[in-house]
Order: sequence, then structure tokens, then C-alpha cells
Amino acid sequence: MVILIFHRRGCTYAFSRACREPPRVAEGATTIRLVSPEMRDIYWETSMVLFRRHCMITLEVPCRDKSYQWLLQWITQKGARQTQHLSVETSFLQKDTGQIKTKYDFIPSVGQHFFRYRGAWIKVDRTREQHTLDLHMGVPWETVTLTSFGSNKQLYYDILEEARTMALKQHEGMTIMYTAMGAEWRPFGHPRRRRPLQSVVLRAGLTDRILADCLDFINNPQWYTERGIPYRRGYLLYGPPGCGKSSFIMALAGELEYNICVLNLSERGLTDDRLNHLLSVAPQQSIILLEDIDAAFVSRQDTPSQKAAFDGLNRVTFSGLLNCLDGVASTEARVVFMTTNYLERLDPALIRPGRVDMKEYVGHCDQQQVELMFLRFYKGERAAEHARKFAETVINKKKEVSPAQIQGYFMFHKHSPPEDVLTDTDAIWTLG
Ligand SMILES: Nc1ncnc2c1ncn2[C@@H]1O[C@H](COP(=O)(O)OP(=O)(O)OP(=O)(O)O)[C@@H](O)[C@H]1O
Repeated sequence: MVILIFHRRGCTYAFSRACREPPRVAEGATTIRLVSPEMRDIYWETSMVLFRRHCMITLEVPCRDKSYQWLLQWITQKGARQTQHLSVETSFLQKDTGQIKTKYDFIPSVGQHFFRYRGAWIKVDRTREQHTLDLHMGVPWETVTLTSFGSNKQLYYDILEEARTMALKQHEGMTIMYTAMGAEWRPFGHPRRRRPLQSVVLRAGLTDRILADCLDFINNPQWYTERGIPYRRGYLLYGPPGCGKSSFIMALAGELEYNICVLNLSERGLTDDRLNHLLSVAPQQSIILLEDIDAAFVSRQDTPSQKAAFDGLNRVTFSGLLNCLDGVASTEARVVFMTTNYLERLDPALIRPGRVDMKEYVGHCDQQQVELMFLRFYKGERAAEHARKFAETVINKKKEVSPAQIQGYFMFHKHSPPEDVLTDTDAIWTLG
């Protein structure tokens, strides 16, 4: 068999004349001069066809895949070269001061780009279908294809891992809120800075009790598997408005390093099937939050006319929700939080153990909560004494007061000395 060997761009290639074997880098080969430039081109083209067939590896990432955006951003960071074609992605970041900063990311636009990774050149083809839509998002269907020499799949695995880690790092210390769009979850708004758990002041022991229960649940999947119990846990926080139910769930998610998937059960078009699907594809490490759960359904005690008003709205049914909650089985911890202002309006079937494992009342302030809230707002030598006095005055008024009202009052007196805050307490109930 005749082996042809030639040298091109620093590499020496060899292939059989009969073209039955793929070309390979020849061991110990020396460059040979081919008789004419035409011959050289023919050999080169032939060898490249074979080379592509046998020695190129491509990875196709469709826009519906979770890693699609990560990958585009990673490629930009790695410095896609030989391209002047960029598209912009605008996002918002919350700084430590709470200020929102606008961030512009340039990502490779539709077309061809090249970058180098671990010594290998990689070609990026970002293509957009003109006639195919991603039906859920209503945007043209896109694909990114990476092509590189060799047959090492590990290269792509490493790229995807790096892209994922880089994307997660960007949101370190942040809580991402997801909302349901079609059949999938999409982040909405900007990722929020984690709220410290102790900034939500609940009755003594309540925060620790819920946190300990969540941690126990998350850290013991084995316990559930061994007993054949679905690995999920449901929580219900009920109580008057402005007492910290939503704020606590946000802060708890931050503490657990979870994100939050908010589901609006009253949404038209949220059918039982869609709900079921959404619950089973919720992002990893996320809390499913069903707020104001009482507003989504008519209770069994409601009048026929009230029930009729709900009919035909193409919404999730009560029995559909019960089934979905039962069916939320997944290999990783599934945490569902529900909130309501009206516990008595909830159907007992919804809050029976298994669907709701822990029910906690989050109510108006007691003296200790008022004191702690004061201390979170005012510092100084006499802060403890002022806090005690303020809390006594407020509680002695014998009127219900929510933490939101106390917070509003402190914000009104943001620039007042603590002494003034002690004298104007009636304003707590009259401010906005
Ligand atoms: N216990 C608390 N400690 C600190 N701040 C609180 C507390 N409760 C409420 N707040 C403040 O009051 C505002 C409203 O709170 P939040 O929305 O969490 O109340 P909620 O109980 O969920 O109300 P709703 O039932 O109306 O949804 C927030 O800005 C929050 O910071």
C-alpha cells in the first residue's frame, strides 16, 4: 500500500493512496515535496474530506437546551475571534448597595466564529431558522454547533461545565425568581441579592423551626427512599397581610441557596396538565411558591353561582392541583411553600399532611419582635434602652400591628433621632 505523506501548517499527514484509511498524523514522517501544486491540492482536498469524516467532532446545542445561553456567554468571555458580528444581551444586576446596574453582554451573533480552547481551534456556527419558531417563546429557532478536530468528547463536556460554572458564579449570592412561560420556567426580573434570614423578624423560635425542618428534609433523602415516601415537603404560612410570609420565603431560599419558582394558580391557560409538567421540570434547587392559594379556587362550601363563575375559564382545577401536589415526585428535594391570609377558606384536602407537612401562623408583632425591628434600624449606645421603651409603648396601645407597619414608620423617621421615634408612635397606624 502506498502511503502519501505531506506537511501542512506545521502538521504532517499521511493517507493511503487508495483512500481506504483515514489520514493520520504520521509518526516520524518527513515532509515530501509533491510533484506539482495541482497534485498537492488534490491530495489536500482528498485528505481533508477523509479527515472531516473520521477526525472531526461536532456538538449541536439547540436554543431550548438549558446550556444554550451559558454557552454563548462563555464563548464571548473566551474571546470569540475573527468576528465582528455581535449581538447584545441586556441584563440588570443588583449591587451590594441595592442599586440596580445595567449590564450589556455581547454574545456571538448569527454566523460563524472561531475561538481557541486548550490549544484546539473550535468553530462556532450560530444558525437561526427563518421558518421555525420556538412555539413557547415565539422566537425563531436557533442552534449553536461547535466543531473541532479530533474525537475527544471530553473537550465539549469540559466546555459545557465551564460555561455552567461561569453562569452560576455570576449569580452567586443571588436568588433567581422563575415564572412559568408555556411549558417551561424562565427567570423574570433581575436576580435579587439574598435577604439575610435574620432581617425577617418572626416570633421567637419560628425561623429556627422552619429552617431546621427544611435542612433536615434536604439533607436526608435516604430516609424517604428507605420508607418509600415521596421526597417532597409542603409548607403553609398563613396570617394577616404584611407580617413577613413572602419576605421569609425569599430569605429562606437565600439561606438554603435555593431559587424560587412562583406559580400563579389563577392564571388562565394554566391547565392541570401544564401544572403537572411544570412541577416536574422545575429548576434544581428551587422552592415552588404558590402565593395566596385561597384566591385560586372556590371552596367546597361556595354557592353554586360562585362555582359557576369559575367554570370554563380554562384554569387549573382543584382536584388537578391535589393530584399534582401528590405527584410532585422527583429525585431531588422538592419544597413547596403556600401562603394565604385566610386559612379558614382552604379546603381540608389541600392542607392535609402529605400535601402540607408544616403549617405555621405568621402573625402580628409581639413585644420582642418590635424591639428587634427597632434594633435593626437604629444603632448607638442607648439603642437597647430605646428599643425596649418603644416596644412597650407600641404594645401598650393594645392595637394589632404588623411588621410592615413598623417598617413603614421607621422609614418615615429615617433621619430622625431615636428619641423622636419614641414620641410619635400613633403615626404607626395612620401612615399610608
Ligand atoms: N417579620 C418581618 N420582619 C421584617 N420585615 C417584615 C416582616 N414582615 C413584613 N416585613 C416587611 O413588610 C413588607 C411586606 O412583607 P411581606 O410581603 O413579606 O408580607 P406578607 O405577609 O407576605 O404579606 P401578604 O400576605 O400581603 O402577601 C416587606 O417590605 C417586608 O420587608
